[in-house]
Amino acid sequence: MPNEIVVAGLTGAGVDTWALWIKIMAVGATATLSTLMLVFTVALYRHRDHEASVALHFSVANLCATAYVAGDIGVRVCLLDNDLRHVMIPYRLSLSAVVMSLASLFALHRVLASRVVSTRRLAAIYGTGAVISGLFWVDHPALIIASERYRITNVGVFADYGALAAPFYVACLAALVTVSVGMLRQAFRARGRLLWRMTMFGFAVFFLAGLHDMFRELGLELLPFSGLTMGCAVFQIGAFATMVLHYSHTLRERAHHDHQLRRLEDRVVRDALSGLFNRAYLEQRLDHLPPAAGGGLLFIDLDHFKGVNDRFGHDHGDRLIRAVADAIRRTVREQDIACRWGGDEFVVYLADADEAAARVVVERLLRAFRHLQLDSTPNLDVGASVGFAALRDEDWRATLQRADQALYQAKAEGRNRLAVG
Ligand SMILES: Nc1nc2c(ncn2[C@@H]2O[C@H](COP(=O)(O)OP(=O)(O)OP(=O)(O)O)[C@@H](O)[C@H]2O)c(=O)[nH]1
Repeated sequence: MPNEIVVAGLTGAGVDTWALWIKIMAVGATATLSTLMLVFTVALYRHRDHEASVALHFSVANLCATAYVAGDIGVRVCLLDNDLRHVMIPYRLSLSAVVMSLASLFALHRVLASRVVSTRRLAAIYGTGAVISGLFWVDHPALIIASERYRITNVGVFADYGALAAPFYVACLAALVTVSVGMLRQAFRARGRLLWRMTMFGFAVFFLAGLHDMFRELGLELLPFSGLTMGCAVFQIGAFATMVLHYSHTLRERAHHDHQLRRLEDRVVRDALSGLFNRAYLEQRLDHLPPAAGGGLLFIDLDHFKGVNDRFGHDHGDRLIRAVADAIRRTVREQDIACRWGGDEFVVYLADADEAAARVVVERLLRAFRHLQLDSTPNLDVGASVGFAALRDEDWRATLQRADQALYQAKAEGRNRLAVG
């Protein structure tokens, strides 16, 4: 009677129901982790990260481990459901998943050992795994699983093995030993790196669990439960942590790299003393203005700046230039482009501004210059002469020339004022 066999086979239906629920929750969690790891892998590929292929084989190994646990659950559900006719389906799925997991670990080991592994070689590894997995599904006494027959003992379901079972298990053991020894060597070389330590921990637990379950299948029961499910869980947690650590490390490196790049770009387009854009940058922006662009150019020249240098020294003059630049930056809008043209001269491109708007801006600028503070000396009373010219249907250089002429007119009219060209 199948029913009696099942009840006799399971050590208390209640306890096993709990175990089943825990396994179902575990498979949910590991499936989520595996999916997240795949997302990480895709992100690494998109960033052309050199570790992307490592992450890919890791992810596949973890998906297979999840499939293994899911198959194990299927076997138990069949038993609890008394559906003994279908019990071999999840059983075979489990075994296939373990073999595919081994194949991906092998691929991972190869990739870690030499970085560049040919696609053909990787295909051969996964292909061999797929062929062996396929053999589980064929009923033949010469193959790994002899037939649809199985035994139920007090620890679980065991298929009847065919002639290929013994060499198959020896080959699996050899593959596991090769992978683990190779990985442990790599971990030793990468000493001190938390990443690989965690990976190794996951592998070691996975390996020991696999060994334990193999002995169990052969009738030598060391622990009264299957170790592989637990091994898979530990392996996946370790692998997930590895991926997160690896990815955060990659992101940190990238952020640092981007920061350096921005600083370099800044150096190219900015004036070192004032922090405003430099002349070359403004020229390049003006060269690329659309033909119908409005606005105009302000040419600003500080009044009697030579006297400041002469009386207080060059350093003081430099600080004054910086303070003036800050005032300009604070006064103009985001879409305007302010640059230090050279010496004590500044040019500002005022986007979409006519003469009236320019007058308002210049008024604000001259007021800000008057109230500049340096070394806690309030109201330095800095003056500047400004020329403005609106952009017309002409080369911007002609507009700048008009602004320059207006500036000289402002100087001639008594300084600290605006003149329009
Ligand atoms: N501190 C400092 N001074 C500079 C710098 N570049 C140019 N200068 C000085 O700025 C002064 C510019 O003076 P001018 O604009 O020709 O004359 P000014 O004294 O401002 O007189 P007006 O423009 O006629 O009102 C010169 O003395 C330059 O040596 C700089 O980077 N730092």
